Amino acid sequence: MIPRRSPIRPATRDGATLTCAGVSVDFGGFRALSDVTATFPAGQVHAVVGQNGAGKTTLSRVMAGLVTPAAGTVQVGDRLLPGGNVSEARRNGVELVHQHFALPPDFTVAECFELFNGEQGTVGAFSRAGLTRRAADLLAGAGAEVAPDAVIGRLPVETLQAVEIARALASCPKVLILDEPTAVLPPPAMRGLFDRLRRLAADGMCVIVVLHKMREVFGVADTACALRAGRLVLEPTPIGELDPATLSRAVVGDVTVEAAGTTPEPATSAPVELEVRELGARSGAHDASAADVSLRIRQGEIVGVAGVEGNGQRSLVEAIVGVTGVRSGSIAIGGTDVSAAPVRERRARGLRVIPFERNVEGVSLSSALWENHAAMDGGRGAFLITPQALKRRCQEALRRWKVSYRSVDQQTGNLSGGNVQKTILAREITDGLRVLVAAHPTRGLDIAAASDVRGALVRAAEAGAAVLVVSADLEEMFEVCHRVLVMLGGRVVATFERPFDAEPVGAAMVGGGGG
Ligand SMILES: Nc1ncnc2c1ncn2[C@@H]1O[C@H](COP(=O)(O)OP(=O)(O)OP(=O)(O)O)[C@@H](O)[C@H]1O
Repeated sequence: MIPRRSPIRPATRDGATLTCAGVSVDFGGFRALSDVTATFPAGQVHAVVGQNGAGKTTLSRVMAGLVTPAAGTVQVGDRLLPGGNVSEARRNGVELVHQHFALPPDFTVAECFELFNGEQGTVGAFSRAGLTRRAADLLAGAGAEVAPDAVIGRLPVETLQAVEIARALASCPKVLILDEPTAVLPPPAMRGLFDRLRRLAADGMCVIVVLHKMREVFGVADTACALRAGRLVLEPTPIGELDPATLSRAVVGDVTVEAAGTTPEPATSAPVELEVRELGARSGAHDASAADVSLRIRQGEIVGVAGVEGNGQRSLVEAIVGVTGVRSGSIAIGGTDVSAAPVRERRARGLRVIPFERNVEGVSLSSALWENHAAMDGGRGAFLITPQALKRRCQEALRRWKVSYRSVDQQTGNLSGGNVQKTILAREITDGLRVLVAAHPTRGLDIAAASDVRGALVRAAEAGAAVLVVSADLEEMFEVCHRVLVMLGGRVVATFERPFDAEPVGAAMVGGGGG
């Protein structure tokens, strides 16, 4: 951490209005965007909403010059951008903060800024002290509390996001596009982000932000527009003319989104399915070591772990899953000590996992959908395991989870972010499930899919599973959990029971006492 400096506002040039006219995008034979026409005026925050796979990321990438449209144009102010030319988009003031952070892990923050923003013709003229000073100013201006010489790969995810935003602001953009920036943020950091976006818009910038949650849209945006299956079904509309129900309908069509419903209390006599005793474990540089963590989850019970990212949640989850060694204490599944058991054995006992980083730990993006499914499913219980049988199983599971895909042979990396998450859920939430460890299970999912997942967690518990949910979304945890533990500095510092109150939970998350 660096000491707090007086924030230096980045010298934003005047913002500019961004206009898309008749934008269509094809991926092979698939039309991801169809004839999208929308105007995003300068000086406002514009929310872009839509279901998983609706085309939000694709539209963001077209606007930033990363995807060449098959038809249509993007205009910034009175300048027409050449399609698919990222340098020209940048030169004309368009910056994109990606859904998945793209900074090189071995670089320092200051080095990343220069890598992405080095001004033309000045190569060789930088001193390291100059770089550091410039980076410190940019970070302070973006409200990011991180040292310029911090190494990217060692930063927690929410700090990474602040660095990405500072990087994007370094070139004084006229248009800032953020693709799902809230997916990784705990509530206090999200409020900070929203304040920052509102200030940038007040300074004249055109801010376009992809969001899923209605309360976020109504918390930050001046206008909202909605995409459905690649078409703009609601043009950017002043937020005062909308309400959450109308906007949700635009997103999902006439489908009703059901609440997960209250999870029934498990019988007090229900056996303990997952028991962690005085656990000590260390996952890596991003996370505090789990220290002396004890928890018991009975069959039919859903327990949440709240906490600011990096406070030992990952160490706890990875120790239960078996990818991080247990240093002290023990872990038992269904009464059997598995502290030293390999991952495979834990899975055979009914342990299923929704990992923290879907693209790294959950799937191989370069593999076919059916291969990722089979890698963990392995044709459980099938009489004859053939590729055809595995593909069929994959097809059935993906259909059940309403994954939007074209063929089980397609590369997983070609799915939208939310659909990748759904493929993991389809593989993990299955019949043999006894203990489910779910890290951010609804991260990046649209409202309908997120509600399906919450419903699936409740149903898994009703069917007798023990469920551990790690989430930054307190409302979501309060909806489905029986108990919520708060982790801070690797320890469980507070436990809360129904009925939940966000204030003491939030206070415990930042070390302000607890229940
Ligand atoms: N490189 C690609 N090759 C093939 N298809 C792609 C590619 N990128 C995106 N698609 C497809 O285009 C559609 C739109 O994807 P996009 O990522 O824009 O959706 P999204 O609205 O951002 O979804 P999410 O909320 O899940 O992030 C999806 O069906 C996706 O599978």
